[in-house]
Parts: sequence; structure tokens; C-alpha cells
Amino acid sequence: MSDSTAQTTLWPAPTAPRAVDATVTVPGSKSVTNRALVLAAHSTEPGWLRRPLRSRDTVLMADALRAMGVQIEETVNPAGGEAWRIIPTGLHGPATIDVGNAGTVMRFLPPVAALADGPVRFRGDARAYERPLHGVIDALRALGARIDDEGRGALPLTVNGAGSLAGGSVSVDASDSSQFVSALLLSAPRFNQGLELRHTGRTLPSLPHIRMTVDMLRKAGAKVDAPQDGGESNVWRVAPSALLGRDLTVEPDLSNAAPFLAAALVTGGRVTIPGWPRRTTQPGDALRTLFTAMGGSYELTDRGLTFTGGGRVIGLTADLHEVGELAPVIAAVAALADGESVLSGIGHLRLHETDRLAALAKEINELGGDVTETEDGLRIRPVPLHGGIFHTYEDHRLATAAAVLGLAVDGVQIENVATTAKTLPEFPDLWTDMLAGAAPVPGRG
Ligand SMILES: O=C(O)C1=C[C@@H](OP(=O)(O)O)[C@@H](O)[C@H](O)C1
Ligand SMILES: C=C(OP(=O)(O)O)C(=O)O
Repeated sequence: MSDSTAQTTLWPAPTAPRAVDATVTVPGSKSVTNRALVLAAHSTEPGWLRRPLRSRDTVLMADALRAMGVQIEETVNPAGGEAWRIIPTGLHGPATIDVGNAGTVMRFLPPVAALADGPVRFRGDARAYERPLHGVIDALRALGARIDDEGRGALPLTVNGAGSLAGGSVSVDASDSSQFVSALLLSAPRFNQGLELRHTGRTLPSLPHIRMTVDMLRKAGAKVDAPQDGGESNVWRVAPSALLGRDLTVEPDLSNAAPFLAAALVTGGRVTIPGWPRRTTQPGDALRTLFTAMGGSYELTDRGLTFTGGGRVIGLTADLHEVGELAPVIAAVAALADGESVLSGIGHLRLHETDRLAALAKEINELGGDVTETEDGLRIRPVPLHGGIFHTYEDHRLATAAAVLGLAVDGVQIENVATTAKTLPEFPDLWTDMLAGAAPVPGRG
């Protein structure tokens, strides 16, 4: 969490003048958009991606695929939002890919590069060089790829693609990140022998994200056996096959809905998120039950999800292993609750955009809070907070968590709120519009 304090722009987080009552249109899912781009690049025919998320992580993904020869044309969707036409071509190097600090880009693309013809070099933000990539690098090597990583198991690296990859059986320890598994599965239909992946680690975080990978692979025509179907636990099998071009409309990013639903909870107000899917693999769907346990209630109708705060915020004891992405905002809500919270199962958050456990504890405590790090999570005792600077360590979810605290605490100043551009560039406007009770942003029909 060390290298981010150079940014000094401060955003005064608005306090909530009253209970919020707003409809907030949340842009598309990062995880769905970036998986869809990879699958479309592997397809045998062009595809459409409607209402994709346009943010730093997804633009990095699109630009990286373009660098390997994929055509991505950006058009306006007559039904609202954007529509990207993806025209797959023979993947090739030489190319240089900037992964920024996007886990999806740095993990999902080395397997794609292994299928490209020519060298593909990967670089990224300073933090990206600290995030683990060993699960992807070691597995690709075992499956036949040539990779120069100076023995680091991390960036920078060059994948010397040969135009095809043998594939076969491999064991992976993905306890650091579920993205190791998703990365290999997403490209596996294109491996000559497909893939049999056995997870050997002690724990496997973010299972909903792996289910999302399997679901999207199947919808693109891949044949996948997965533990979620009651098969052998910890083993995924993907048969070699062609993939279909899809016409896919991206769901709203439910993890990015977290701060807005949190606003309903902590102000005792009401927020509606249009387009909330009835069925989804997104981990953010768990917010319905998690925030209900913290004192709110919800209604899921054709209009979307309406979440209503109950006037008091209850502390939460929960294992967030499957939904770690939600932890920063939940921690902020917990700091405003009327009882202690213990969030566990999220040791892997130390490997995210920043060490999120250390950063949350430090920054909430700087505002007068009482947060301690445990071995695999956080213990949060609510105490009266005061204003101050909340450092964000170039972590979008630290910034949105700080905004939640700012609703109830005067004088919270968020350093570099623009870091929300990683997945939600519109965040400051959506937030102030919500507090003004403004209408939904245009673009989503
Ligand atoms: O596959 C994905 O789209 C993601 C998987 C998760 O990663 P980890 O398993 O590393 O937590 C999640 O936190 C990340 O934001 C997105
Ligand atoms: C962990 C996250 O991102 P990444 O895809 O960079 O891992 C996140 O968005 O919370």
C-alpha cells in the first residue's frame, strides 16, 4: 500500500443532508466485459458487446487485444449505451501490453498471448509488478508455453507465443487469486488438447467469479465440466472446440452498486438500481443478503433492486471469501454500525490493488476508528469518527468506501477520487447526483 501517496488531489466527500432517495444507473460489469472481450477474441466469427463497461480496466483489455490483432469497433447502441463489434483475427505479436493494475488483464491475457504468433511483452503500474502471477505462468509453461519472467512469477514478462499451445493437464495453486483459474479456462477451448485443471491450493477465493467464467464459456459454445455441477471437486475440464460469436448485453456491475446501496443503509434511505438481474453469477448479488443482515431490506422487481435502510446499521460477522471485492465498502458500513463486525476469509485482499486490509485499517483509524487486522480479515469496532484525509492507494474500492464514511462523517477528504476510473469513471457524478436525488444518467434504456 506504499506507492500511492504521491497523488494529493483531495475530494471533499459530501455528507448526506437527509435520507437518500434515488435511482442510480450503474454501468456495466468489469468482470463480464473483460471475459466477453477475451472470449470474443477467441471466436471463429464476429460478436457484439452491448453496454460494455468503459473504464480503465476494460479499455486496457480492449487495447491489449487490439495490439495482438483483434479488431474492436466502438459504435453507439440504438437501445442506449455503447455497442462494441469484436472481429477476431489470427492473434499475433510482436506486441507490448500495458496491464495497468488490472488483475483481469494481467492474468487473462498471458494465455491468449501464448496462442499468438510472436512475442508479447507485458508491463503495468508499479503495483502490478507486486501482484502474483505465478499460477498462470507456471501452468502455461507446463502446458507448453515459452515465457521469460526472470524467475519472478510476476511482471514484467514476455510470452513467446508460437501460434498454438499443446494444453493438457495441469495443477494450479490459486489460493492467491481465483483469476489464475479463470485465466486458464477462458483460453482453454483453443488449446490443442483442451485443459484439465486441478486446483491444489488450501483455499480458493471468489468462486462466483469462476462460475461466471464457466457460464460465459458455455454460452460461447465451450464444453466445460466444473465442480459446480457436482463433479470432482477442484477439477475443471474444457474440451478443445471453436467458440461462437455472441451478441451479449452486459449486466450492471453489482459490486460497483455497493456504495450506493450502502448509502441507503447508512442514511436510512432508499436506492434503486435498474437492471439488477434476477439470476447472475456476479458476487455483488450477495449484497442483498449481506446488507439485509446489516439492517436493511430489499425488493427485486422488474424495475430493478430497491434497497431500503432500516434506520439502524447492525454489525456483521461474515466470511467474505467468495465476495472479497465487496469487503472495502462493507468495512466502511461496519465502521458506522451500532455493534462490532468481524470480516473473515479475505486474507487474499492483501494482494489486490493495494494491501486492502492494511489500508482500510490505517485509513479508518486515522479518522478516529478502531479497526484491527486479523490473520484473514478485519475486526471493526464502531466509534465516533472525525474528518481527515482518506488515502486511497490507487484503489477504486478504497475511494468508494471512503465516500460511504463521508456520508455520516463531516470533513472526510478523499485523496485521488479519480482512481475510481479503474472500474467506474462516473463515480463522483453518480454520487453527487444520488445525494441530490437526481434522475438516472442517460445511456441505459
Ligand atoms: O475474475 C474476476 O473478474 C475477478 C476475480 C476476483 O479476483 P480475486 O480472486 O483475485 O479476488 C475479484 O476480486 C476481482 O475484482 C475480479
Ligand atoms: C480486486 C479487484 O480488481 P482486479 O481485477 O484488478 O483484481 C477489484 O476490482 O476489486
